[in-house]
This record gives sequence, C-alpha cells and structure tokens, in this order.
Amino acid sequence: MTASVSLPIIDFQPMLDADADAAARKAVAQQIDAACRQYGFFYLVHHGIPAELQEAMRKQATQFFNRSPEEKVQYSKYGTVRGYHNYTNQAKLDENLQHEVLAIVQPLGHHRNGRPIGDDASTANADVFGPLMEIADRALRTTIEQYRAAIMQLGRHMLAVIAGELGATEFDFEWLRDPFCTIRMNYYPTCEAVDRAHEVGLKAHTDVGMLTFLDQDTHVTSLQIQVEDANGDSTWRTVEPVPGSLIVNLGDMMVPWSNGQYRSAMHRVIHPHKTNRHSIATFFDPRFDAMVPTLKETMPAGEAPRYPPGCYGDTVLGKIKDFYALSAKPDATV
Ligand SMILES: O=C(O)CCC(=O)C(=O)O
Ligand SMILES: [Fe+2]
Repeated sequence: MTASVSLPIIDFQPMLDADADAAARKAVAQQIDAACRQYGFFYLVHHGIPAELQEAMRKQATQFFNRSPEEKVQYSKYGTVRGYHNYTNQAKLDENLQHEVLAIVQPLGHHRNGRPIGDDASTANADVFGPLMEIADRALRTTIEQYRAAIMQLGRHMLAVIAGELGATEFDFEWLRDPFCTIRMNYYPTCEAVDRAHEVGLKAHTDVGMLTFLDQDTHVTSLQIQVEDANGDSTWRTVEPVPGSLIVNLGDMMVPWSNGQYRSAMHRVIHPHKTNRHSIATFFDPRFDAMVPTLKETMPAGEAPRYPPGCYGDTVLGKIKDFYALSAKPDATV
C-alpha cells in the first residue's frame, strides 16, 4: 500500500472576500508560497468556482465517457492530442495505459502573436493546434466554456498572489496575456483483474505550463505524487480526495519563473480499483509562443537567472512526443 501525503488544504476565501483584512490575505499567500516550495501541489478550498458549475462539468464528463465507443470515436478526428483518445491497452505505447481522454485544446490561431502553423518544428504537430474543435453537443460546449472562463480567472488571481509572495510589484505579464488553456477530461476504467493491479492509468509526468487545477472524483484514491522523504530520496505518495477542493499543481514553467524556488512535481495515476474514476484537469498556461522569463525579483542583485528562458509552445510540443513515445515508435499515430 502506498502511503498518502498530507498536502496543505488552503482556504482561498479571504482572497475573494472584499472585506477580509490584510493579515488574513497575507496568511493565505504565505501558505500558498510554502506549498509551492515544498510540494508544488496543494488543495484549494473556497476557490470561488461555483459548485453547480463543477457539478455540471462532472456530469458532462460522465455522460461523455458513458457514450458508446462508436459515438466517442466521432471526437477522435482532431489530431494527436485534441479531442477524444482511448489509450487503454494500446500496444504501440510504451506502457500499458488504462485511460481515456477528451482534450479541449484552445486553437493556436486564437493567439495574436502565435507562430504560424507550418513553421519549422510545429509542422508535424499542426493538427495538435488546428481549428477550434467543434463540439456538436451544445450542453457540453456551453459548460466547458463557462468552466474555462471561471478557471482562467482563478488562474490569473492565483498567479498574482504567488507573484506577490515572490516579491513582484507588477502583475500584468506580457507573456501571460492570452493564456493558453487546455481542459483534459480523464477517465480511468474499472480494473477487473487482480493481476492487473499495477497497471498505469496515466504514467508519471510533470505538467508543462504554469498552474493546473484538478477536480478529481472523491470516491477513490488513485492520484500519486513524488515527494522527497527525510533523506532526500524520491518516493510516491497517494493524494487523497478532499471534497469541495481543487488540487492546484505547478507546471514546469513555474520553475524558471521562480528561479528554481518552486517545484513542478512528478505525478501519475495508478488505478487498481473495481470502480471507474473521472478527473478534470484545467491548465492555465502562458501564451503559446511566449518566452517565459525569470521573475526579476527572484534574482539576487547582480546574478543571472539560473535557467535560460524557455518557449512554452516548444516545450509542449517536445513533451507531447516524449509522453506518448511517438518519436521512439515512428509508426505510431495516436
Ligand atoms: O487524473 C488525475 O488525477 C491526474 C491527471 C493529470 O495529471 C493530467 O491530466 O495531467
Ligand atoms: Fe498532470
């Protein structure tokens, strides 16, 4: 049995309450900063996303994955990442995943300064960021749009709070105008056979961007993160669901931005349960073609940043290839 980790449960209410006093807000900001340093993961409660909207998203996700394989596959024509993909038992992947996804990826054309599709490295991946995925189902689409807007607002707010704790005085970051948003609805099927107990739902990875907001089912524990034990060794720990919370985790871009003060933690899903599981991950990321700098307030006077500035879009494209082991298996088309 994998032991669980006690991640901090942070109450965001003072940040949303106009009457909250400055000390209460400062206390919340400090808890967030500490969690970003120690784990790169925390629970957020009273986050301001309406419960009805969360419920509507979960209902849409459940209904979607309950559809027949023939219906779901209608959503598969959108490319490598976008739309519906069933990774369960696909021999061409390097691990035996048990996982279905509906990924709603924002169109690249949405970005004022987005690099043109067809340009260099992105050519092979043009379908990743093609025209806006049509979602024929109006209820699904409306719910997703409302949820996306609410999470983007929370993302901006959270990043401003974090920037403040890192010492920033300016919050209108050029690279964060037009943030790139992806929503991944994840479905992990029931594991029937005991000897499949260690099969991987979603293999170990870090998220690529800035902040991920994860809504996970509360009836089962399957998410795991890598933490350091007292000896500094990495060890896997389960993340128990906390009803009413969103899990916030930091993506790779937060590391150079904070000059290495924050961590982007490895996580995975192991789902050996006789019940299925849903989760909804919403990614609040930089503009696709943005070079994410190091926040100048994090650099000691006279010192250079510890990391070279990285282009978010290039990082995403590289990671997609690695994640699905596409480069290692050239005949694979996901
Ligand atoms: O299903 C989960 O709990 C994790 C999902 C996740 O890590 C992701 O979609 O990036
Ligand atoms: Fe993730």
